Amino acid sequence: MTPDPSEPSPAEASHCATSHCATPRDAWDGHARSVICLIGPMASGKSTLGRAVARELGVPFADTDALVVAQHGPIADLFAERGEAEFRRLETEALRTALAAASVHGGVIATGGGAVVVPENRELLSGVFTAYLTISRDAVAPRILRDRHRPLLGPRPAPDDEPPAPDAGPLERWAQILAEREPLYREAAQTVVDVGTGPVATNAARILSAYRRHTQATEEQQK
Ligand SMILES: Nc1ncnc2c1ncn2[C@@H]1O[C@H](COP(=O)(O)OP(=O)(O)OP(=O)(O)O)[C@@H](O)[C@H]1O
Ligand SMILES: O=C(O)C1=C[C@@H](O)[C@@H](O)[C@H](O)C1
Ligand SMILES: [Mg+2]
Repeated sequence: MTPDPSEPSPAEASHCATSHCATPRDAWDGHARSVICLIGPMASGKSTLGRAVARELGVPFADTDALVVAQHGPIADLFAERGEAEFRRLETEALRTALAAASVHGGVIATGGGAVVVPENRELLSGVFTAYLTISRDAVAPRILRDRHRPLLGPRPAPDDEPPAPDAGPLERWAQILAEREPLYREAAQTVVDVGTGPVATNAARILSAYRRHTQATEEQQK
């Protein structure tokens, strides 16, 4: 049967479904763009590995935390002065911007550790290949302990009417937050990649293999 030129081809339709094309027909030039989003707990390596994967694929890299910082200043200041809810709003804006750019040029996007707590972000992520990066508490410990800029891992102020609780410490808080978010990470991801051991290049290669397996499986389904 001759394909109807007014309809997107299977490859085009798939590209547009997975890349958030604002104007699918105009943006399509016959080449599928690689779009990969990385989610996972704080310090799992989303930013570091995202940059390495983007370099390997030859596509742009975007980091939603960095986008927010570039436009609005340090994350710790945003949390302290404008509150977490406002940070989440800015994070969603950054994710939308990054996805829109990636739908045209391809791209790898590192999200912030808490992106999955916002339903709108999960909806956005559902349109692209999303990898959940996992890491054990032992493996993440040195990273968390040497780098103290993450506001959610700082001491929690006790509510006014409660006596101060013993400080759980940043690593315990990291583990508690991960336990709360784990189902959301799993729900939002097409694949889970353990990045707790090995150098950056090895973990970047693991993410790329998972992406290529997924792409191949999708293409097989469309045949
Ligand atoms: N494979 C690796 N081996 C050793 N160190 C790593 C590896 N991947 C990342 N790191 C280091 O771990 C730290 C945290 O990594 P990174 O900032 O990429 O995490 P993240 O998931 O983006 O964190 P956040 O959620 O806070 O943005 C950095 O100091 C980075 O250099
Ligand atoms: O896990 C989180 O909620 C966060 C992770 C970081 O990437 C930043 O987005 C911010 O510190 C919040
Ligand atoms: Mg990061």
